[in-house]
Amino acid sequence: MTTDGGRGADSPASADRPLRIAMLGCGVVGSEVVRLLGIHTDELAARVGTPLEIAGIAVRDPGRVRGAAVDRELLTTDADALIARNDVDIVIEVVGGIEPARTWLLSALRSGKSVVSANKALLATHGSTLHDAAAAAGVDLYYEAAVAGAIPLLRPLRESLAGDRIRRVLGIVNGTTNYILTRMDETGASFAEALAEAGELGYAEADPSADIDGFDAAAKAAIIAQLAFHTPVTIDDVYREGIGAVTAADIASARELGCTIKALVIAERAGDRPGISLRVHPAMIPRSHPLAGVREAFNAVFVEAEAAGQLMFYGRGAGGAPTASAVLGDVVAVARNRVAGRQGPGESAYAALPILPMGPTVTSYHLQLDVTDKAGVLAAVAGAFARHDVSIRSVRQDGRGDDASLVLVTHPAADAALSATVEDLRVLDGVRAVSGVVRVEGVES
Ligand SMILES: NC(=O)c1ccc[n+]([C@@H]2O[C@H](COP(=O)([O-])OP(=O)(O)OC[C@H]3O[C@@H](n4cnc5c(N)ncnc54)[C@H](O)[C@@H]3O)[C@@H](O)[C@H]2O)c1
Ligand SMILES: N[C@@H](CCO)C(=O)O
Ligand code: NA
Repeated sequence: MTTDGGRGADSPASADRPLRIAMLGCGVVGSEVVRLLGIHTDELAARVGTPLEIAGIAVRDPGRVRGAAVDRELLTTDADALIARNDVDIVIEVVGGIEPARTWLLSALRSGKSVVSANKALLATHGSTLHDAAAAAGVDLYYEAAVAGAIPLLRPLRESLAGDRIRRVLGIVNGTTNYILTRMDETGASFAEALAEAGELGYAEADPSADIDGFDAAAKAAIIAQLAFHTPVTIDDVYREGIGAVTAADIASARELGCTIKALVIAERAGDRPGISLRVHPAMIPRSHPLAGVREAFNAVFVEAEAAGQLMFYGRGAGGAPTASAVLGDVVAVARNRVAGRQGPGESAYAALPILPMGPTVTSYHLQLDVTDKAGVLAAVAGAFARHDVSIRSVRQDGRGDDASLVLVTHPAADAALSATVEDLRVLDGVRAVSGVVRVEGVES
């Protein structure tokens, strides 16, 4: 095999020398990648057909204490020089963020290296540019670890389901927010306590607002939708709400209704016209729903395809070792491709379906009203719903002296009609406060 840095998949590697890996970043995920590469060296060599060796690891601070598996001799602060080395075949990126990761990966791909990344923010923002660079150089760009951690999801979407037509993807794809909601529900932990625990366990992003405010889930939704619907999608196409507004009272109200609150991603074809809707937001789901039992940093994704029917993918969505498993699966795949002189499937975006706005998307709402307990208030509240053609599924009233609390759940309606109803209720005479506005999913209409 040549060590020419410009070699792509049309110049097959032979199995007569090791494939050499440059790793960028060595934090929670990177240090586990190094550990597992060390433990499984012989087996991985047998699976690929040639040994895998680490050529170098680019880090920001070489003095930082890392796991015993990380050979300090391999550390460098010069990522550009490491990527440019002629004896590097594969670049693993576990740094995160847009820059300098984007520039590094473009230069790796352009110089004929195959790339494995765990970086959903980057793939959901510049995925097409990176795919174009990979296609032009005849090399692979794989990123299974970027979505739902250890769970094989992207390869099934990209390969196993390539002969089917996917209608809907629904799931939990952020471990940190699922951990927080689980702890708030099960142990009564505060939001701040649960977030601190998720950080200590290595689940949270470097800036946890990426998790809390839904950016991480929106990036994953974009990557899923691009693969599921063969359509170019970026993070900006995804309607996004985080879990920052979910209160202990909302969780208690959900429990009284036999529900729990989960942060969901929903990507689906529009029922009546070409187009897809993409959203991430907290939602109440019945405790009997299979997603309700997905606890802590586990993720689960339902895929509904025309011929296959419903499929469920479940497993650890975050954490060093689970994520490293997905990274190494991709490393083996791209290494096998290099040995065989071939290239895996690239981007498929031929369908170019329009992305639909949130307004016409059909959802249901749960909401709680503090009202004055006097004649006519309930009728006025019902009138606000009727004005927007929103039908009420259930209402529960509890008296509180001169006041009453109404807990309402609507039937499905256009999201714009539901939010306009809430705005009307906020200024309605006799309504003191509107709270607990949470969408409801997974209930038969
Ligand atoms: N932790 C998880 O559970 C998990 C799961 C799936 C995907 N990911 C993704 O994996 C990537 C890494 O996550 P992590 O949890 O290991 O993060 P981390 O913060 O633990 O590690 C990131 C590493 O990159 C290094 N780094 C940052 N900027 C650098 C620079 N300019 N030059 C050299 N090194 C630099 C940091 O020093 C650190 O060692 C992110 O894209 C993240 O979204 C993480
Ligand atoms: N911060 C992410 C890591 C896994 O992508 C999460 O909590 O899901
Ligand atoms: Na995955």
